[in-house]
Amino acid sequence: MPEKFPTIIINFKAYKEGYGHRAHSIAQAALNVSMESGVLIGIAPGYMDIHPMSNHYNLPVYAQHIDAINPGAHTGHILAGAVREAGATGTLINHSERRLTLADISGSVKAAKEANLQTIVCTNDILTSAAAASFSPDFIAIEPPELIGSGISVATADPEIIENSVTAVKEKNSSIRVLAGAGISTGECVKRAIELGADGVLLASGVVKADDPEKVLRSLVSKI
Ligand SMILES: O=C(CO)COP(=O)(O)O
Repeated sequence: MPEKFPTIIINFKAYKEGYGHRAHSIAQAALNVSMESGVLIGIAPGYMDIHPMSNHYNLPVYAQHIDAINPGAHTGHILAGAVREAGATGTLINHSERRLTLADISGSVKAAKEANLQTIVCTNDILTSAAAASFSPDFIAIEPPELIGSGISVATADPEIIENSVTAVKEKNSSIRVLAGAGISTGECVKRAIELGADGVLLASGVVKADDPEKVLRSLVSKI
């Protein structure tokens, strides 16, 4: 695939529709739509699916979290190098549903970079977006928590948070890509987010819980 960084990333979260056979059909749908549209689509499945997904589908695969640890005596932790070895391209860090301290965000970004993983630091407001830019991740994903899973699009309900996050981030480091997320489910939402300055979108329920994920994915890429 020509591009390195996806425009659309689907977070499978821990939805019952997001693992096993169903995860495979979402990944296949993402691959179909990505190939026909030329829009690079990434997926963030559960840990157990990172290896099979990266083996079977020519898509960038992201972990939903990693821990800020080095290899050694840690039990029940997620090691960046192991995630990379399993085939992941990158990782989310500090998702609203997996919040970290500032020190842990810093440590996780460092661990991910050392393991050659792309970094997507999630933020909940403009100030946090500006602060996260100091870590120079590949992406910052702005997602207002109150709109996550609501079905109400951030691009229409809170356009300022996208615009102002983009400004705050790019002022610090213009090479960081900004994703917008929360309630995104149509091509119109994606178009609006991009018009507001975002480089792409991060979404979950709109695709993962859809009766027909491929139809939703086709809509998402339709206005790019
Ligand atoms: O948290 C999100 C993606 O990481 C957004 O979730 P929804 O797309 O379900 O609102």
